[in-house]
This record gives sequence, C-alpha cells and structure tokens, in this order.
Amino acid sequence: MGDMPGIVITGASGRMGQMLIRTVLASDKARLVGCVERSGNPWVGRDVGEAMGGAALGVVVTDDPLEAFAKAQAVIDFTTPAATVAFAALAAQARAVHVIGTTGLEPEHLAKINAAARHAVIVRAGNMSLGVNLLVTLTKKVAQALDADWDIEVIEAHHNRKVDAPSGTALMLGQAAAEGRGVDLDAVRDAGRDGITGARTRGDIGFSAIRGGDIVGEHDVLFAGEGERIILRHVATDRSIFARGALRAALWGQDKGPGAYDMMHVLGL
Ligand SMILES: NC(=O)c1ccc[n+]([C@@H]2O[C@H](COP(=O)([O-])OP(=O)(O)OC[C@H]3O[C@@H](n4cnc5c(N)ncnc54)[C@H](O)[C@@H]3O)[C@@H](O)[C@H]2O)c1
Ligand SMILES: O=C(O)C1=N[C@H](C(=O)O)CCC1
Repeated sequence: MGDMPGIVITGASGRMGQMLIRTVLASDKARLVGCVERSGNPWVGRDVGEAMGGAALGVVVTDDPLEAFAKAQAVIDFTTPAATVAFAALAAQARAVHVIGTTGLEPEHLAKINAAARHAVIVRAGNMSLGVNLLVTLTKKVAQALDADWDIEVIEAHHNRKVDAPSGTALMLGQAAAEGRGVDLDAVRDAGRDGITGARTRGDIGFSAIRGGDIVGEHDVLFAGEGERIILRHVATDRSIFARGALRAALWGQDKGPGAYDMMHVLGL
C-alpha cells in the first residue's frame, strides 16, 4: 500500500476534483495523500471524505500546496490557468509528476509550464479521454487526405458553467486538422463569428461553441465539401473518462525523465 504512488488532487471541491478523488480512492494502483483548495474555500480544514458527504478519510483539505506536494509522487490538477502555473513550479520543486487538465491556458502560461518541465515530468492535455485522443489522430489523417476545397469546422458543446472557449479539446482538434493540412492554426483560426462577417475564407478552420445545462462535453469535426460532408464526433457522457485518463498519466509519468508530455505519449498513439 505504502509503495503505491501518493496522489494530491488540486481543486478538490470542483467538478473534476471530486471525480478525481473518487477515481483515486477506487484505484488499487494509487493512494490519495492530499487535497488542495484555494484559500477561503469552505472545504479547507475539513476531512475530504466528510466534505464529500461520506466517512472521514484521514485527508484534510489544505490551502498550502507545497506542504501537500511534499508528500506526493503526483499532483493531478484541474483548476485555473493562474493556479496551474503556480502549481507547476511547486510540483517541480517537490519532484512530483504534474498532470495538468486545466484549459484556457494562454501562451504566457504555457511558457511558464514548459520552463517547469525542464526539471519535472509534466503531462498536459486539453482532454484526457482515450476517445478524444483517438479522434485527434483521425482528424489529422482526414485533414491530410483532403484539400482546402473541404471547409473544416470544429463545433463543441459544454455545460453552462464552463468559462473558456473554444474548449481545450476543440483547440486540440483544430491543431490536429491544421497539422494534417500543413498550415499554422493561428493563421487560419476563425472563432466567434458575429454580424456581417463576409463569406468564409478558403482554408480557414472555424470554431463554434455551445454552452448549456449539464452537457459534459461534445465535439464534432466537420469536413464540408461540395455535395458531401464528413463528421467525426465524440460525446462524453461522464467525467470519469477524464479522471481515469489523468490517473493513468500520473502512473505513467512515475519512471519518466523531465519533460513536457501529452496523452498521446501516455496512450502510445
Ligand atoms: N483535460 C481534460 O480532460 C478536462 C476535463 C474536464 C475539465 N477540464 C478542465 O479542468 C478545469 C476545471 O474544470 P471543473 O469543471 O472541475 O471546474 P470547477 O470550477 O468545478 O473546479 C475548479 C476548482 O479549482 C479550484 N481552484 C481554483 N483556484 C485554485 C487554487 N489557487 N488552489 C486550489 N484550488 C483552486 C476552485 O476552487 C474549484 O473548486 C477547467 O479548465 C476545465 O476546462 C479538463
Ligand atoms: O467541463 C469542461 O470544462 C471540460 N473541459 C475540457 C475542454 O475544455 O475541452 C474537456 C471537456 C470538459
């Protein structure tokens, strides 16, 4: 038991935090050694099992990440961009594998995370599910096979509390389409159409975001040609797919050298 990697979950009271805690507790390959929340969160100072409405687990939620990370072999982090950047430096200091699911990361966040990856194992993906990572490889293949006569659109739908758009998954899919087509995504990205936009520019990759209710996550990659369309689709019905992928990444990272990895490395795709 003591030999199993100890895992810390950040953002413990969040939608993904709670799912990750349940996933680690159900695993026979890892143990929960810490939970972190932001200062002022009502879970701080409480036993996490009781905070989740069950029996005490002997793990008290803390707002001191370094104290928690010092006991961990891996930190699984689905929080916010600012928190994730701070955690990357602290996890590297603690020599813990840092698994990052947080989305909405801007280039300045990524630069700091990549700097931390010079000293630590960091696995980051906008979507940790097996299905979406397979869809990424399919998207690249289809985009490689088709020319710019086929318009590419990424359409995503998520719950009404999601704060970033396009989703991390949509950006992964857009990036794969751009790579398949041999173009730079930043040069062809068309997100947030509104008003008299003019006709669609040939070769652009478009993004549309739907927000509503409790949608877990749905993504279509549409290839629209003259007289025919191809639609590649992934539908997530349960957040456990992301949590299982994240735990798999935390275990995979245990014997790896410092570097920035993604789920393609973990899944061998
Ligand atoms: N990569 C994936 O597979 C995947 C899957 C689902 C969600 N996500 C992403 O994960 C992130 C979280 O999603 P969610 O739905 O769980 O959100 P959420 O708002 O329910 O949870 C985020 C939690 O982080 C906590 N937090 C914020 N700042 C903190 C800090 N400094 N220290 C400790 N905790 C802090 C918040 O208090 C909250 O409990 C989002 O960016 C989302 O897009 C990624
Ligand atoms: O619920 C979310 O938030 C999700 N975020 C990820 C994204 O931005 O793609 C993965 C799906 C769920």
